[in-house]
Amino acid sequence: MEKIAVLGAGSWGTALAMVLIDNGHEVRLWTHNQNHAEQINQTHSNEEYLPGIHLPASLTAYHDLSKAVEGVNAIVFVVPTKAIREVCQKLNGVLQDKVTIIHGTKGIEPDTLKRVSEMIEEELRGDLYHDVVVLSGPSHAEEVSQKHPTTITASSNSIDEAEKAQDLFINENFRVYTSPDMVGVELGGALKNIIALGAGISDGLGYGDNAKAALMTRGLAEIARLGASMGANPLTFIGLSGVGDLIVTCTSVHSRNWRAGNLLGKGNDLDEVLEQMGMVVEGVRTTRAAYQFAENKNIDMPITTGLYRILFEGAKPKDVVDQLMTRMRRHEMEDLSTILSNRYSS
Ligand SMILES: NC(=O)C1=CN([C@@H]2O[C@H](COP(=O)(O)OP(=O)(O)OC[C@H]3O[C@@H](n4cnc5c(N)ncnc54)[C@H](OP(=O)(O)O)[C@@H]3O)[C@@H](O)[C@H]2O)C=CC1
Ligand SMILES: O=C(CO)COP(=O)(O)O
Repeated sequence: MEKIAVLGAGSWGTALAMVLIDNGHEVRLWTHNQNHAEQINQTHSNEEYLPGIHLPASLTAYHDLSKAVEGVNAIVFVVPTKAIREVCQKLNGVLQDKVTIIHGTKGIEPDTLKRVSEMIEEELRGDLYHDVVVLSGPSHAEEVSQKHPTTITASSNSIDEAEKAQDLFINENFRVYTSPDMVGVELGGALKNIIALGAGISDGLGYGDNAKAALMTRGLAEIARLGASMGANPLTFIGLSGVGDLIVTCTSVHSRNWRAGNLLGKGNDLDEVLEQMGMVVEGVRTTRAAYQFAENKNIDMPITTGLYRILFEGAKPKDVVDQLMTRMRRHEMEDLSTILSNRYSS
């Protein structure tokens, strides 16, 4: 049995904490909101973020970060991307011993264009942790908390750390694979949220399955193009953390990104949508980051650019779809064959 602190008591943090409890670990679930910690401990539920799910009595929520991390062997970050740096800074003041660091957060930081593991490495004191591990794949909290079969990938620059995370989480309902391609696994999880916003918009506009399949497939081409330019192995994008997560996020009503896109497609503006959602919609900030990266590096990202124009420049979703459909004609596999030949000829 290991002692583990899960930082972030939203839907994903709570579901991951439940998996760890099922595996016999002692788990402390930390939230920055004192009332929320009290509510979880009193009711053994997290009605705000995971309604209708009964939490194990042994799952204890903490508001005091120093108590939550005292004596732990591992820390799992599951706060939104925008909170990663702040939580690392708080940890620097309270963490005593070296721990395994795992994160389940899916995003890229605008302006710096950093992945979550890079943000952690920049902020957390180097003597406090081993190589960071990312856990990413098709895994809605709502289904994981009901023990529905789920598969996911643990990736790290250190295979030992990835396997440590695999050991902590794997069970008969939650199958964990490992991958050495940390860049690809993190980018797949972050960038699919952009495409899921687009899929929601398409459904909200009343378009059908053809349009959604097109968005997912051409979206995957964009993800692979951007990912390869950031150093990912393009083959990672046909794995669980790539196409797997793209499918689950673009086709499920559980997805916060799909739901936010759906409201946008129905004519709501971004502020109204985010207000209504009440949960983190990572794709919004990641669209800004990916758009900035594509602009800087001159990478062709038509879907991401269209999303950026809808989210931040007030473009009408229907006009953006029309523009995407009337772009200059081209060869379908143009970029994929270039990516692969660049990779394997060098
Ligand atoms: N939900 C899912 O199924 C999955 C989510 N993810 C990823 O996990 C991450 C978290 O998502 P999810 O759990 O859905 O998000 P939620 O919106 O459900 O919860 C976010 C949690 O983070 C807390 N939080 C917000 N800001 C801060 C802060 N500055 N310091 C500390 N805590 C903070 C919130 O607290 P409060 O509201 O009290 O401020 C809340 O408890 C995201 O990156 C998401 O992409 C990955 C896989 C699956
Ligand atoms: O990443 C997820 C499932 O794998 C959850 O996606 P959403 O944040 O869109 O709900």
